[in-house]
Amino acid sequence: MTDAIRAEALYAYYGTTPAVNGLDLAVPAGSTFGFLGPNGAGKTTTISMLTTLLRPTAGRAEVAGFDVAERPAEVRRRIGIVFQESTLDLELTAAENLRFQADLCGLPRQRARAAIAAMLDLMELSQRSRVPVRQFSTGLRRRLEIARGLIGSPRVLFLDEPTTGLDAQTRAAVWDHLDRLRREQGITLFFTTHQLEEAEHCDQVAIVDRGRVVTQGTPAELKSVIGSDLVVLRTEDDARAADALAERFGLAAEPTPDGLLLRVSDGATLVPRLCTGLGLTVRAVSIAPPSLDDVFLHHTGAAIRESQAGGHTLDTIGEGLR
Ligand SMILES: Nc1ncnc2c1ncn2[C@@H]1O[C@H](COP(=O)(O)OP(=O)(O)OP(=O)(O)O)[C@@H](O)[C@H]1O
Repeated sequence: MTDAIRAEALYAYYGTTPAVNGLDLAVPAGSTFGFLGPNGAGKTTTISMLTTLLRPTAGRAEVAGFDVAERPAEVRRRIGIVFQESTLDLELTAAENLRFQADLCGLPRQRARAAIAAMLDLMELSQRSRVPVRQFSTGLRRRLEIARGLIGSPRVLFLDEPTTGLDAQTRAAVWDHLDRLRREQGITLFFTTHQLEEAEHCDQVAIVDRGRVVTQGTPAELKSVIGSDLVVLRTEDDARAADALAERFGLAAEPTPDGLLLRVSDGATLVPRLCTGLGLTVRAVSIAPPSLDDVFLHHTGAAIRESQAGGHTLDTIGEGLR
């Protein structure tokens, strides 16, 4: 499979500070790719370079087969961008917003008309094409933003936190549309997110920290590297149970409000042994495979939930492309 995006030893400095610090990346064509990282990790700066809004200080990157620094116009012709903040004109109708974008992309009138109709249809907005965007709900606006990012028939769509600020139901609807888009058009979706549930649905995930990719793989691969199940055990006496676990099983237990937390390689095998060999009544037990949150914590030392607010966005860097 060819790569839609490749970056090798990519650097970006703001003054003397590296925001992107030797980043390597390979994004398979046609995949849904999640780019995760704590605040300030360099996600937006990386996307800015990949979308030709910012020139790399060093290293190289290719998008849709073209070098971002040497052939920026070719790259721009093949990408779409959905910014984090809404950039729609609220006074215009849905169709007018798309027509404005089609003009920016330089589409001839007839092709523009066909592209607008197709995108409104794909995002299920055809019925609302003549409605001013001011009357749209947040979820509808997001769908229109995505439709607009698609007007130039991009091969790669960049989405900077596409579902931030949406409720769970709307978020699911936006993802339904994105999945459909990927299925029907074979487009590569590259998005940043703080929502680990969304990253779970990705074909591949890269975790970036301090300007470098610290790990990349399918969600299952990343979790298998952590290699542990989380077992939570509630007994008649958790303090005594913790001692027994250390003495009899050589396991270090961490007290939590829910019981004793154990990280073990194979919870399903261990739990029956614990129930018979602990010498204490087990009141409750649960086994959970590692989550992407655990993976994130393992690689960055921070829980993703701690790193949600603030930060630069593509919007602040991306004035030039609108
Ligand atoms: N325009 C700028 N001028 C100076 N420093 C910047 C600028 N944009 C980003 N930085 C710095 O570069 C580093 C990487 O920032 P970037 O916005 O790329 O991270 P991020 O991973 O997108 O973070 P967030 O999740 O908060 O959006 C941070 O230390 C940030 O403060």
